[in-house]
Amino acid sequence: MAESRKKKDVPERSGKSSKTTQKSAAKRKTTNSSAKKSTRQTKQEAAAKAAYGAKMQDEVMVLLSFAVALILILSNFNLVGSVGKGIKWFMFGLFGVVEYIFPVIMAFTLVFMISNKNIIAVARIKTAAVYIFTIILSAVWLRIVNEPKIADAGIMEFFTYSADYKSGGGLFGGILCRILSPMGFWGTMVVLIILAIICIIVITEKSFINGILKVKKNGSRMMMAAKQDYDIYREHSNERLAGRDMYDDEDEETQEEYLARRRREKEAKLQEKYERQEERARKRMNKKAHGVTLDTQLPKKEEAVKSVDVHEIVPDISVHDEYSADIYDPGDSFEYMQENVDDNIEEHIENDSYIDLSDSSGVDLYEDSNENSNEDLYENSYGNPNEGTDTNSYDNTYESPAEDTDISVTSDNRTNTADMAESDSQLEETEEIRMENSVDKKKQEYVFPPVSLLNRGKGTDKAGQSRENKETAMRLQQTLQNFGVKVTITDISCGPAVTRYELQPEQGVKVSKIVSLSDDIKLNLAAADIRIEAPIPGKAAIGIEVPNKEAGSVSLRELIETDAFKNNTSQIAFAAGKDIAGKPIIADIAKMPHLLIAGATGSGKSVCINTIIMSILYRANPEDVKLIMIDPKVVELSVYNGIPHLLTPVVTDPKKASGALNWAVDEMTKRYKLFAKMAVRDLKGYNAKVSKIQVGEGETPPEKMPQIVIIIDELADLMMVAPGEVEDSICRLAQLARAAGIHLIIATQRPSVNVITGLIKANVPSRIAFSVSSGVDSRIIIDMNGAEKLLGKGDMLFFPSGYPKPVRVQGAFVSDDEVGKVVDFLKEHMQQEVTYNEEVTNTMTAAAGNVSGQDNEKDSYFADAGRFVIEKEKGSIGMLQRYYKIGFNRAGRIMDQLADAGVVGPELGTKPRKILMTAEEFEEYLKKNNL
Ligand SMILES: Nc1ncnc2c1ncn2[C@@H]1O[C@H](COP(=O)(O)OP(=O)(O)OP(=O)(O)O)[C@@H](O)[C@H]1O
Repeated sequence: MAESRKKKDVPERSGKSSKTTQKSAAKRKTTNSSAKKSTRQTKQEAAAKAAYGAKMQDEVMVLLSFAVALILILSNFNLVGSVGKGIKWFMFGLFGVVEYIFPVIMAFTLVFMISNKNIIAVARIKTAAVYIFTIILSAVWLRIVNEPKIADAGIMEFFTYSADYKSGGGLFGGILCRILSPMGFWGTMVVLIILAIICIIVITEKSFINGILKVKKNGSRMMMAAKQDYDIYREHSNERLAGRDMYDDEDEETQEEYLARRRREKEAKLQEKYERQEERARKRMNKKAHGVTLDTQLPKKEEAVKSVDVHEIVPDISVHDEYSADIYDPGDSFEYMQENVDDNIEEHIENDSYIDLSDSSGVDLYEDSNENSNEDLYENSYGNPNEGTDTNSYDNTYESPAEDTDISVTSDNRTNTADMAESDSQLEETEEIRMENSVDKKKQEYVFPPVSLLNRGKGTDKAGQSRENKETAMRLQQTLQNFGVKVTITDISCGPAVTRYELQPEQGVKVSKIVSLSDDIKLNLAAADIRIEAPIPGKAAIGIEVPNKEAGSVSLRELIETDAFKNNTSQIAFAAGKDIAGKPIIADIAKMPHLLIAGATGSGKSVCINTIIMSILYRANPEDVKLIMIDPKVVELSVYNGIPHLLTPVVTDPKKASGALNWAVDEMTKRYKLFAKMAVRDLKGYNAKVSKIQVGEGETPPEKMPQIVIIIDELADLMMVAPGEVEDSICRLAQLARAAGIHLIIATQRPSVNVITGLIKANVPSRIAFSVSSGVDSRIIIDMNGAEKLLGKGDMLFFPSGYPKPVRVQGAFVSDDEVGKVVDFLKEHMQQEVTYNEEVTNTMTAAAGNVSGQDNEKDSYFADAGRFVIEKEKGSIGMLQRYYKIGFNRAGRIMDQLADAGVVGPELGTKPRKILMTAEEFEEYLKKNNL
């Protein structure tokens, strides 16, 4: 029993004891943690106390060092009584003449050491270097004056001499000179100077040799480096004063490493800054080169308004204008080939002459000249004359070959499936037709129109304009000053219709403040409208564009006569106009590769299209460039009927127009197939290959393919007639036609979203915005405000793809008269009647029939679509849309026609229609109906 009680007791006791143990453990834990807490607190308090103590100590030390330095300085001037005299005697004895500056040095080093306590090791070394430098100075002085005589004097004599006569180099200088005395005067001097340089290097931590090189390269860099060192130390002292110990977190980093790291960081930042500046400078293409002066700083603030020294830009058209030539791709070597001009074009333009038909056999003359010029061109740009005998100076860098292959072969499977369904025989047929054409058609010699057919621009009164500009600049500055915004006019660029004043606001002025003052500026300048570019891209300035009192215009002739136009190697480059600085802007459609022109009525769209067409007529042979003109307005482009560049007469019927676009899509597909067959990637490659093909006698080589430019003057009209199809065709062309050498130029008056749809916008990257009525319209065209501020009459925002911001350009002007004269000239000089491409005409007629007579006639896809739905056993409109890349309306119509023919059943809601015919029955139906 006793045993069992004992046993019971044991667990009870053990239970109790375990509880007690837990409690005590808990207690101990609490005590421990509270003890820890209190220790932490005590530590923190102690640290705070130590920090406070150190701070106080530092302050006392600073004050003391100043006091000592002050006493030393005053002693030098005998202002501290007998004690001062004693100090002066002693200090001169030690340092000689350097004692005059020694107190300052001493005060400086003491403060320096105190404020750099965290890097005391470095600070000590630097301080020592400063003192050694001081002693070297005394030695140099002693060596120069040699008083007392270094070779004879005893060591203490240096001390007493300097102390008594307040001259010489003192004890330290004397010792140094005595050590070096065996080396003579020059030897001693060299050693002393080298030692001094070493001290400077240690103090500044700058390499002497690199320093010299850098100074040579950029004098300001040394200044920056010194500033940088100063910044580092200042940061250190600031951090220390703020009570932060930077080494807390960087235990492993030594002081030297820390310094080195900070220096590296600073240097990297500096480097970045320089690179940015260089890049900016490069981007601006250095306006100074074209006559801009920046020397317009105002001498005195008060007189600033009265004496603005402004300079007007005088465009120097004799200088080759890299800027405009290079507007899309600054690195493009093609653009810089000034010497490699297409001889043909240059000759015609420069001499106002054209090929003398009387002494040429036409074909030969043309071929020779073309070949030569282009061979040169390629030889110079690629170093391989054999590779480029293509008459199309097509830019070969803007499109990646790999991309193009992808586009044609892989990215559009549907197209290819559909297209590849056409047999190879069809392809051969096409080729045969091409060859036949080439045999039938005798090559016509194209006679370039002379520039004398165009009018010269009216000259502007430059002196009057410059005076006016200066007055406006003063008024502008005064206006801004009245609103408390101080600016400096740094530049004035006088364009044909607009003048841009470049302002540099004072530090602390917000750009938005100037922008918000636009109405006040307008009021004070009595300007119709102003546009503020804030900031000007790549410049530390704000541009205020004010319309000129007399709006000047830019004639097409003056642009055609510029080097920039003549030297451009593209056949489809056009003279867009002049920018705000008066520089000609020459753009290449091939690079765009499609262009959208939009603006309100009367803003200058038609004139712009005319300048594009005229530029092409002045540059390109009809064999190299073909045009399709679509003009639903009827009156704008009809004048061009009869020129040899046209593939088909100017299309005025919107229904036919959609057919013309369909033809272009087919042509594009055919071209891609031919490219694939010839294993080339684009039109340029194809033409190059074709020109190299060697054929036997009697055989005719395949013809080169021309670039095709499709011009639509009023997209809105087309979109009204067949929105789906037109949009489909435009998008297909815009997506894929670049490599095939087909380019679109689309103009529209109504930039509403149902005309310029998102799809069209996405696929036509280059834009020209003429004046529009609202910011909303401007945003539809160029995705930003700005076009609503334009003045009309050819004032445009030119925004080609690849350009970061639109450029304000005054468009070139060509009158209907001039156009008429050029067209008449071309017609007169044609050797035979113009032959239009029948294929285009047929497709257009068919399309017109489809749209108008859709109730009676079957769609051109009817037979294919019937076979396709039977094969797929599914009658779905969506499937037809996708497969043939056609709009919903057209696919719906085809499905209705199939239903009428009994191929498919009636609609079943969202489900596909049932197929009611077999393939054989359908073929029979087609035969019966002659389809
Ligand atoms: N670059 C220019 N320089 C000078 N004047 C111009 C320029 N462009 C257009 N104009 C003037 O503006 C007028 C209207 O131009 P244009 O016919 O091209 O406008 P539009 O935008 O095509 O108008 P719409 O859409 O109504 O046809 C021209 O008759 C001409 O006087």
